[in-house]
Amino acid sequence: MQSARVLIDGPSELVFDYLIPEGMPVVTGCRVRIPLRNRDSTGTVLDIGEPPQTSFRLRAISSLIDPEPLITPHLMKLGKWIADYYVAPLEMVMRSLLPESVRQDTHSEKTRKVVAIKDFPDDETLAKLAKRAPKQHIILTLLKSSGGQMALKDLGGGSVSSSVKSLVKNDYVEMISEAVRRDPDADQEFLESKPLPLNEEQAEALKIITAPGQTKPILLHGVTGSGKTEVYLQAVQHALDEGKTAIVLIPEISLTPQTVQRFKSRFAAMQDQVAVLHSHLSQGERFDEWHRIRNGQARIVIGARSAIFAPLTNLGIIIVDEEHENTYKQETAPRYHGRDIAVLRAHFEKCPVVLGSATPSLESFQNTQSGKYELIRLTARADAQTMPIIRVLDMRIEAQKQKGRIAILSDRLRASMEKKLENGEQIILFLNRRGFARSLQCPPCGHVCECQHCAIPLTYHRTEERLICHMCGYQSITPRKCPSCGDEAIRLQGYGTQKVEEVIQKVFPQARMARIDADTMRRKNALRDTLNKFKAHKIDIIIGTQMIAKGLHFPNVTLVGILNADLGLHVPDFRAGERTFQLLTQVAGRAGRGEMEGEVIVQTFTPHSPSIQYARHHDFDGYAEQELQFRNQFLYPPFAHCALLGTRSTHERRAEFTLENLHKRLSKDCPGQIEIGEVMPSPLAKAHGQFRYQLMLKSTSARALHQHVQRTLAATPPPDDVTIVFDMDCLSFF
Ligand SMILES: Nc1ncnc2c1ncn2[C@@H]1O[C@H](COP(=O)(O)OP(=O)(O)OP(=O)(O)O)[C@@H](O)[C@H]1O
Ligand SMILES: [Zn+2]
Ligand SMILES: [Zn+2]
Repeated sequence: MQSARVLIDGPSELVFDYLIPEGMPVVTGCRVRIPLRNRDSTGTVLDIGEPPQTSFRLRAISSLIDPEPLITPHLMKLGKWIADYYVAPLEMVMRSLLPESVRQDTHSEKTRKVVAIKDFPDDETLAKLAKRAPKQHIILTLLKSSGGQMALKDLGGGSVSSSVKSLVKNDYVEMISEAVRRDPDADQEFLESKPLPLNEEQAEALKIITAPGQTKPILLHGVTGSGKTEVYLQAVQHALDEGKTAIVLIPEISLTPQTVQRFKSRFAAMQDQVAVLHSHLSQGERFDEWHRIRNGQARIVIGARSAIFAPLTNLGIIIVDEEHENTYKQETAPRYHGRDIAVLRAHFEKCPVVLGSATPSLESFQNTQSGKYELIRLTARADAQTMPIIRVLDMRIEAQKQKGRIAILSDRLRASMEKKLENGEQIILFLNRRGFARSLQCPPCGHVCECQHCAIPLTYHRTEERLICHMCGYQSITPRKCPSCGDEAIRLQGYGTQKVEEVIQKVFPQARMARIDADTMRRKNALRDTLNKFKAHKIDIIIGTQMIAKGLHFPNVTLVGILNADLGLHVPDFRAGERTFQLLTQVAGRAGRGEMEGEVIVQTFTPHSPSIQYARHHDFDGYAEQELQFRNQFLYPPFAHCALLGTRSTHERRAEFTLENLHKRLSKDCPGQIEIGEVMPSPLAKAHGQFRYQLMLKSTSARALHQHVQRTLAATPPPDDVTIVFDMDCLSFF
């Protein structure tokens, strides 16, 4: 007899062995009911093998919950890998693999009542019915003319129920329960779109992607508007033609009705085979979509990050659109990166994976340089439009002109806005505000206080009145004068979107404007409603954070202003330059998508920083080359792995002590490749009533890093009132 290792549902992470009753088809990934102490419980089978040698008698699995395993063997393997790599409890990973609505027994198929002809009466009886019970007669005729059955609801629901009952009693008809799909897009119609004839570059890309035996990951670097999506569509079609299945990952924010529609329209003829997974599905819809995938009805899955766990079998291709997007990284445990998991899953399933972007992440780009990935390029816009002009404005000069006041609008931007408004064109203004970290910059000369060891801006800590480096812990006093030019105007950066709105309102009192940021967009659908108004040109100017940078297509927008590029540039994050380059390039790709030429104005105190200059010249390669050099020199990703270890507690001292204790233990017997930073308060020192401390870890070996942390954490359980956070390959530093 064999036994199964079962991970019990629930927060306590229990794993027990159970005997598998003779004849019960239990395999890895099955959901089972098991006895646990004196009650019944449920769990997931992790492994199957010989019963372990123990002194006590194993109990047996009571029954199978689902007839076949809900988690495919490949997904099971993926789950175990994630638990190891991201140092996350397996139970937690299982929750990501199997959505709540699918795991819980309580959800089930939605059904409807259907009336079907059973024994149709002869003409004589029919004639009698017509006189005696005309309603029954009508129902029978209706049923006959519509192929023998109709939904009770369509026959009139409650108003006909007594007539239907009589018909059932006489065996003329029967009542059937039929499963109906809760289709999130049921109210939409999709007109089939035909594949476009590909241009030369697109055709070459498709050829490489669909080459027989292509299992090397592919980075598709295509400038904005180069027709990447058309390549995806045809690559998916190719997989389907081979009888296989496909996953398309799209960042949650870009997963708009328009993008989904593009896919649904192309595959309109087989619409039932497209499943869409995103966070706005109801539990019931998610349950249905998931089961349609699992039982093979749906062969194309489009979704955000977690759709990478879609239980498809026979995968033919995985596509990750906008692969550089940070939102692919999950912000709560297990903190996996959807793109990296996509590459791994493709490897397990031996299928091609395409990572597409106009601004590839340096991680993916470096993989093409080292030969791990294939690089394909689309260098021109498919719609033959020109790239918009990017103008860079030196705000040091503005600051002098405006004598110490914070310069929000340069003369150039103001003049340009005036002209666009006169022409009835639309404007987007960005205030790229990230996080809470504040750096020190001198307005007259643009100088930013940086850590000499890490080359990232130092962060101002108000409580200590000090500047601290968030990578290594280096500290310095806050200077009164600019270390570079001696001016006393050096100060903390910062003004918010609200301030900008006030200023713009004063300058352009007639313009209709809306502000888009976390504060104004709390209400459900607020973002969608505002964007719709903008589309209908009921708004002239949108002022927003990077929330609006992605996936926008507004033909009437001819001017995009980046108010203070430095806000995104001088944050204590070695990826700040990369993000600024991405933002500028993506934003530039949004302007001038219609008939009119677009203009982008970038205001900055450091006009010569490489990310701004290379973006201005639409030069990704130049940018990547110098940025990779910097990363290599300071041993940052992609040349090493970074991880953040943090503690959170309502007691500040406990959070600090716990992390200091961990620091001590991590430093003991530490493998040589690992560098351990100092314990420090997080830039976001307190959130949700909890104090936060953190330290950074860096290593050239991912395995050495996560194993060392795993061992140390296992040997050092935290006090009850302290929570540990571990973020492997972290993208955010607080
Ligand atoms: N081969 C083609 N012939 C004609 N038009 C094309 C072709 N391929 C794509 N297009 C059109 O070019 C436009 C841009 O294409 P698409 O949106 O696929 O580009 P993209 O690279 O995905 O853009 P982005 O990076 O902005 O998301 C679309 O209107 C699309 O219909
Ligand atoms: Zn440092
Ligand atoms: Zn200065």
